[in-house]
Amino acid sequence: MSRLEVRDLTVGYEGGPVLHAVDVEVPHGELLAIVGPSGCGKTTLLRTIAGLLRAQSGEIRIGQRMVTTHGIHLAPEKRRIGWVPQDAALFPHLTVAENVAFGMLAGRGSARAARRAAKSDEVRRLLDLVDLAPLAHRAPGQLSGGQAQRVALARALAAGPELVLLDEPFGALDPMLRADLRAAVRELLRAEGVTGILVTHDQAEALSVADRVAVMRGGEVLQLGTPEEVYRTPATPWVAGFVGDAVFLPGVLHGDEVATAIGRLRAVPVADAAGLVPEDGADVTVLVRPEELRVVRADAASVADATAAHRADADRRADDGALDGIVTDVEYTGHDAMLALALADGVRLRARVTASGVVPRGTDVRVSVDGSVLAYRPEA
Ligand SMILES: Nc1ncnc2c1ncn2[C@@H]1O[C@H](COP(=O)(O)OP(=O)(O)OP(=O)(O)O)[C@@H](O)[C@H]1O
Repeated sequence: MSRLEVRDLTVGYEGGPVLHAVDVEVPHGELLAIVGPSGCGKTTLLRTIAGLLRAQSGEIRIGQRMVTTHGIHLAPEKRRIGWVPQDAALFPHLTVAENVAFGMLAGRGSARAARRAAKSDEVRRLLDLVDLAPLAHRAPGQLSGGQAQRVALARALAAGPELVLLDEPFGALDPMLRADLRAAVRELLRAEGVTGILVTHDQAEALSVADRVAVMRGGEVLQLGTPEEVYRTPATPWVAGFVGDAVFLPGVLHGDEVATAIGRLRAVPVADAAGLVPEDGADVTVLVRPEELRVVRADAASVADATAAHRADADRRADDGALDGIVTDVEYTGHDAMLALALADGVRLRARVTASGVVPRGTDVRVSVDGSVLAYRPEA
């Protein structure tokens, strides 16, 4: 079993600590995606797990083996870790098959040994796995970016690693190829039963491909959870805004409701990192996802008013805080669209609607919030 456990890890360069008491766990066979702004320490964490950097304190355990702890620093080649870098970094003087074979030799090989091993069944199996058997004798210079990344992945898997670290492996690829390759990577890691960590700058990619997502900022892990947890119940407003589109409104908490510029909304208070929950009467920051806003044409609402049943429905919406507004812009993306809205009292919002719910710019609408919202203590 190759579960990864990182405990209380602090790592720095000459300028001082870059990772501060980081905790990360990846269960056996799962893929963890790490996201965070540039410079937050993602690569530093990966390099420390790989043994390329020494930790100042903390522990790293891979499966049953403690590879980093006080006084112990297992050499990178002994950690049974595969590495897939952003630019594939294949050896230009070796063929595709020889590059994969080199990975099998776990860093102890020569070009000559790689040439011999390139003929083995295991190399053939790995090339089949990444769909590149017909290109076995090509030179790296004759491959597309996506093919080179597949070779890098096969090379990383060749040594039978317990853990594969992928550092922005799709960064240089076009969106279609990117989607194909990330699905292939996910499938391959599952098939091989290998635990993985993927660093990516693409939040949507992280949410779609990973079993769990870690959101980092300033050398700390702010939240680690399933994609749904991170998106639906973000630990802080910052996490909410980082992993997806978000509307933030100031409000005041009153019991299980919050008073905001768009009316009183049902609210769930969220504890901050110190465990403090906003108290009754406290100022809060309310999170609304754009898809939680319900937008109805104002003329549809008045047609609805014509029947008693619909009038009751309209009254209920008014109780939920439905407000008058106007659509000021429409960003159409095919399967859905983002509407920019200006409410009568000057508040501006963005609402995501399905393709069938798109209304043209200039349309008068009624806006309400579906369900309850999260209420956070305002961030400093
Ligand atoms: N070799 C180094 N010496 C000194 N400081 C470094 C070194 N490498 C990285 N840093 C600093 O450590 C911090 C974290 O860098 P790191 O590369 O881990 O961030 P990252 O999250 O991977 O960034 P990016 O998304 O831009 O790749 C940054 O402030 C960076 O300037």
